[in-house]
Amino acid sequence: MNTFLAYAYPWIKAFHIIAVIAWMAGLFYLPRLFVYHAEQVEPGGGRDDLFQTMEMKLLRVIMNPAMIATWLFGLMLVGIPGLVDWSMIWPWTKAAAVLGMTWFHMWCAVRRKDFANGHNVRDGRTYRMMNEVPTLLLLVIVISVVVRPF
Ligand code: HEM
Repeated sequence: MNTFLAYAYPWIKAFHIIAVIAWMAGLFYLPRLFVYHAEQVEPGGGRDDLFQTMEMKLLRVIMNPAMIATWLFGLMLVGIPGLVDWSMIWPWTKAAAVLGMTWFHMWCAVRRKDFANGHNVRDGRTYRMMNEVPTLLLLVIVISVVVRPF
């Protein structure tokens, strides 16, 4: 099994990165939709329905499958012998930031449900600020895994 993973390494890494790009696109866009949904849309009207549909489709069709694929291909990479040196610090900073990214995904999923139930209580400013979270985590992850400064 491990030999197969090592042979398939470039393919697994390619699909890992493709899945990461799709996941990140959603993680950047969904909170932007929340900003405009919170600031520009009255609950119950036609625009509310439109935003709810866009948010639901983005989460279910793009973000959930992309997150699962990122985890699957990432864990396959972890299974390749000798690839990750756990005595270094970078795998741990990456792992912590990836857990943070997964938490942010779940936070967005719960906020989407708030909008769907007409119970959103957060304003546009909150969503604007939360929109910076994936950017900060992305910096930590990519520098950890590519530069490996520690
Ligand atoms: C979800 C859990 C994840 C796991 C278990 C995981 C694990 C890994 C592993 C083991 C590698 C291989 C490193 C190597 O080739 O030596 C890798 C590569 C990479 N990962 Fe992840 N990863 C995950 C999520 C992410 C996320 C969320 C991002 C970006 C936001 C990301 C970005 C990258 C990049 C850019 C590479 C290629 C680095 C390179 O070889 O130059 N990963 N990942």
